[in-house]
Amino acid sequence: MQFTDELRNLTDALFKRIKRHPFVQGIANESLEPNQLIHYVQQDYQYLTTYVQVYGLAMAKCTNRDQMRDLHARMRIVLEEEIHPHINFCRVAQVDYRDLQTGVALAPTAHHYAKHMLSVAQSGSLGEILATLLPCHWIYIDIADDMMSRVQPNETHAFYDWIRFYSSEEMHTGLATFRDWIDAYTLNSGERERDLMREHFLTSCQLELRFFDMAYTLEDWAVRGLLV
Ligand SMILES: Cc1ncc(C[n+]2csc(CCO)c2C)c(N)n1
Repeated sequence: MQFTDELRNLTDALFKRIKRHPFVQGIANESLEPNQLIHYVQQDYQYLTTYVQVYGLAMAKCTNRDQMRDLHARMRIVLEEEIHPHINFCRVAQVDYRDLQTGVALAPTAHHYAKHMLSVAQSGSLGEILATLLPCHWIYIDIADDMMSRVQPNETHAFYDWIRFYSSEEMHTGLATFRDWIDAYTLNSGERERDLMREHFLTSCQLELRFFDMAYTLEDWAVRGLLV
């Protein structure tokens, strides 16, 4: 069994919980409220900014140019293409995407997730960073594939673009090559590093579930408006 198969088995209960989460179900059955979509996009825009910064910190730990080229292509996808699912949410919520990109404080869960990724990126190995970033790819593809087969949406579905984007060929290839990289990497890492990789992967999976909860419940700090 490859290392990433082991990670997937370890977190199977979380993957199942995420697919049943009301925010995810709300995408499938088109029942999300505008406020929930807006909160998600406001937080996810900042999350993706951190994600690109973490790729940058991983870049500094690459040992050859092929790895750098791979990360460079991944950064481009987040910066230039991952706006499409956000635009889909904004269209349904009837808001301008630009209005959601500034002036919003990170909600507690998005704050936690960003600090988790940055902390691993700053003090962990390349393998630890890759393991921290992997759930983000894997979970969205898993969700979107599940919706594609269960809902079989067409263009009239409110979240057709979102579902199609995350279940696309490009996303699948991106996940497969990311897994291959991690599997090859762990052939040369020790048990201590692999333990840390498991731990970071698990934490990111937990935070993926909480991120949907944050959007669904409009999670915010107890006293609002102090942080921006
Ligand atoms: C909280 C959160 N988790 C995962 C994704 C999805 N995602 C972000 S980067 C990436 C890799 C491909 O660009 C994928 C699939 C998201 N948007 N927000």
